[in-house]
Amino acid sequence: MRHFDLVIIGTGSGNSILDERFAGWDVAIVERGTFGGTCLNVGCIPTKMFVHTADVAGAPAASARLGVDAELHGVRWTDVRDRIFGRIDPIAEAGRRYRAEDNPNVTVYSGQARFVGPKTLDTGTGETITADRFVLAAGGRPIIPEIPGIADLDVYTNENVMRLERLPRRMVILGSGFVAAEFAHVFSSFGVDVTLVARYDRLLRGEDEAISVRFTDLARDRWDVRLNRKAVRAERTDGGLARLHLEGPLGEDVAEGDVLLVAIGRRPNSDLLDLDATGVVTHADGRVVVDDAQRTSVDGIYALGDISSRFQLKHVANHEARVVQHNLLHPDAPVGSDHRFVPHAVFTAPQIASVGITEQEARARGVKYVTASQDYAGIAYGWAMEDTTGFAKLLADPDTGRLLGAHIIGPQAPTLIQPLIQAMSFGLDARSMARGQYWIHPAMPELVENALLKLPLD
Ligand SMILES: Cc1cc2nc3c(=O)[nH]c(=O)nc-3n(C[C@H](O)[C@H](O)[C@H](O)COP(=O)(O)OP(=O)(O)OC[C@H]3O[C@@H](n4cnc5c(N)ncnc54)[C@H](O)[C@@H]3O)c2cc1C
Ligand SMILES: NC(=O)c1ccc[n+]([C@@H]2O[C@H](COP(=O)([O-])OP(=O)(O)OC[C@H]3O[C@@H](n4cnc5c(N)ncnc54)[C@H](O)[C@@H]3O)[C@@H](O)[C@H]2O)c1
Repeated sequence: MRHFDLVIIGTGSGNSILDERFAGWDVAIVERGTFGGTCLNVGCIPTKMFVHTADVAGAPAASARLGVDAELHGVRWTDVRDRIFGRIDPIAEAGRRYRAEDNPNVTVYSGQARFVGPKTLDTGTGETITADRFVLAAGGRPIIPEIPGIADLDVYTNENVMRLERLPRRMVILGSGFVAAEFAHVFSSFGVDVTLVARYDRLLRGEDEAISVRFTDLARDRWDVRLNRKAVRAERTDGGLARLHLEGPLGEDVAEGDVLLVAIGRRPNSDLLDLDATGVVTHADGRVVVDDAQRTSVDGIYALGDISSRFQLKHVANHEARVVQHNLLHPDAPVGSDHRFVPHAVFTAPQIASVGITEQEARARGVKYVTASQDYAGIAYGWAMEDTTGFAKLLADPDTGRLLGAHIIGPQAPTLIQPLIQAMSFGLDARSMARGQYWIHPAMPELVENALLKLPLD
């Protein structure tokens, strides 16, 4: 049995650990799918390439209110799709080739790994290996609901919906989180009629309530949004459509489309790894238990990213990979992950970005706070865009003036929020942030400046 210094399972953020400092280590990488993982192949990167294209496709419809009469003549789906994957697929393949052919100290196994004993791994290729250290970076996968009849349908997820042969006329999206909001924007901008099925009374319920309510209102103008619905049965109609039977407070109804996209969350891939065989402990939801240094319950076995994190975000997986990298190289001087101010953005329309606690969390936790909001409509650049729906909302500690949370819905929200993330990360108080620097006039960050100035702080 071949023995390695280090085995990395999964080539998303796990693949970024190896650099020249590991040149003297004998390393194995095991990957069951496409090199590069979720973000590169079926997540962040292609979705945002589609989102930008959707924003462009949606621009003519939005320009009339500015007095510009533009027209969308069509979206060439196969050209869009092939442009996007024509860029991504070679990156994934180059990444694989680099590790397999250009790194003499690295052995790549293309198989689904699982533990068969303490620090003993069946690579899924017919070869079983052992190692002193392991990194579990096997990510997660979409959850498919157990709805009677769903097995009779071609169910789409983020893993295949971006490679459709042609644009459907109608799409049903089950779910109301990040993936649902982003794909609803993409496909509806391309001319697809979207029906969105949500379990509760609001979309994006994890956001600050004011943002979630605003987004739900705007989504209802744009898509056929079915709130408070439970999907109880699925079937394929005689005409070949996917049909979901729904139940809600107002009775039963159905949602039909040429394509059913399921976007109800992701589960960690820990179950594929038979972790019991090596003694690694998981939480009830399947996430691998780690301490702040990303160490699992077994000495020498680390975990990072979606398989262990409560944040399923690429910037978090990358941060944790850097922590694991350091701790592999310096086990006697380990560092911890910093999860204090983890931001996220939803690249839908309008865009949404958030960091820190929401107002409902502040209330639930009994945190003392003051809050202020600023509409885009109240700043000069908002006038230029004729924006009537976007706003920034801040929460701050009345005693220290430090920001507790920031939530933005509107154009460029993921960019506008960055100085607020910086302020929170470095402990800058709201007053100093607002008054201690110039804000370019009349640029969009005036939204942030004005929201800061409105906070009722001494
Ligand atoms: C549609 C979508 C859009 C997203 N957009 C964003 C975004 O805009 N911004 C953001 O921050 N995050 C986004 N995310 C989340 C982000 O993609 C993930 O948080 C991130 O990719 C997790 O990285 P990871 O390294 O933990 O896992 P992954 O990148 O999933 O890598 C895990 C790898 O392990 C492999 N693997 C699994 N099991 C085994 C096994 N038993 N043996 C061998 N190999 C195995 C898998 O094939 C995979 O390649 C998005 C996710 C989705 C689904
Ligand atoms: N821009 C980004 O950073 C980005 C984009 C996409 C995905 N992601 C990451 O990927 C993760 C997964 O995304 P997601 O949208 O699949 O999950 P999610 O957790 O964001 O949302 C899942 C939604 O599905 C609903 N749901 C759960 N079970 C259901 C059921 N049986 N029937 C109907 N609805 C149900 C939930 O109420 C929730 O609204 C996200 O949490 C996020 O961390 C990030």
